[in-house]
Amino acid sequence: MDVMTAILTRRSSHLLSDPGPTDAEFTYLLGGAATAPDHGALRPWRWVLLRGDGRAALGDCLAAEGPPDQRDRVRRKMLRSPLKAVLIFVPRPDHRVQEWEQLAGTSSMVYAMMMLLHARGYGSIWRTGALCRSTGVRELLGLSSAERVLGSLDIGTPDEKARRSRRPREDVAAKVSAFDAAAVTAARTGGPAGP
Ligand SMILES: Cc1cc2nc3c(=O)[nH]c(=O)nc-3n(C[C@H](O)[C@H](O)[C@H](O)COP(=O)(O)O)c2cc1C
Repeated sequence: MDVMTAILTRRSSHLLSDPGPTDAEFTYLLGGAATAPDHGALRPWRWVLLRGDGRAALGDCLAAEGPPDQRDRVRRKMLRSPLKAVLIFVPRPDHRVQEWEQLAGTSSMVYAMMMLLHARGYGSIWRTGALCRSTGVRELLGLSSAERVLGSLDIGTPDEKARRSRRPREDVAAKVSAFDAAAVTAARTGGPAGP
């Protein structure tokens, strides 16, 4: 599959079942994803992999923090994929590379990971929501005060019947402009550019 085809056929998968990648396979793919652009090569992130009862413990934490009538629904949501990989941002606060750049590098790594999973036939979806705000989840996963949950990558085998169609290429021409130095200079000086 060429890179453009891989990019256009990757879709976030909402219905995911067994099998998912093993921990070793996840780590192998992460070795590739970690080569994504990363200013300062800080790798300011880590992953915690949850399966089975681990996902249920996550659900219990979130259910305890939400409205009582939503508890079962919240618990079920944590079980929607065989592997729930929680992404933790570990910024280096005093580094010359600013935090937003560290976050941008982390996002690049996640997208690379999603593409590598897709190339192996796995589906994934980046989910955020209450997981990112939960103090119970922070305690459960042992986050330090400087760390931040950026959500999870839910990973598994996509349901063939629910497979979403290839994304058409968007018309992004309006998002691109070519800088015209002569025109800008003329506009600023009130006359034609050049000698
Ligand atoms: C930072 C981030 C957070 C996201 N959080 C959620 C989420 O909480 N729930 C969800 O269903 N999808 C979430 N998504 C997935 C997007 O909804 C999805 O990528 C978008 O609908 C486009 O679909 P596609 O990935 O198939 O192109 C998130 C995506 C990103 C990049």
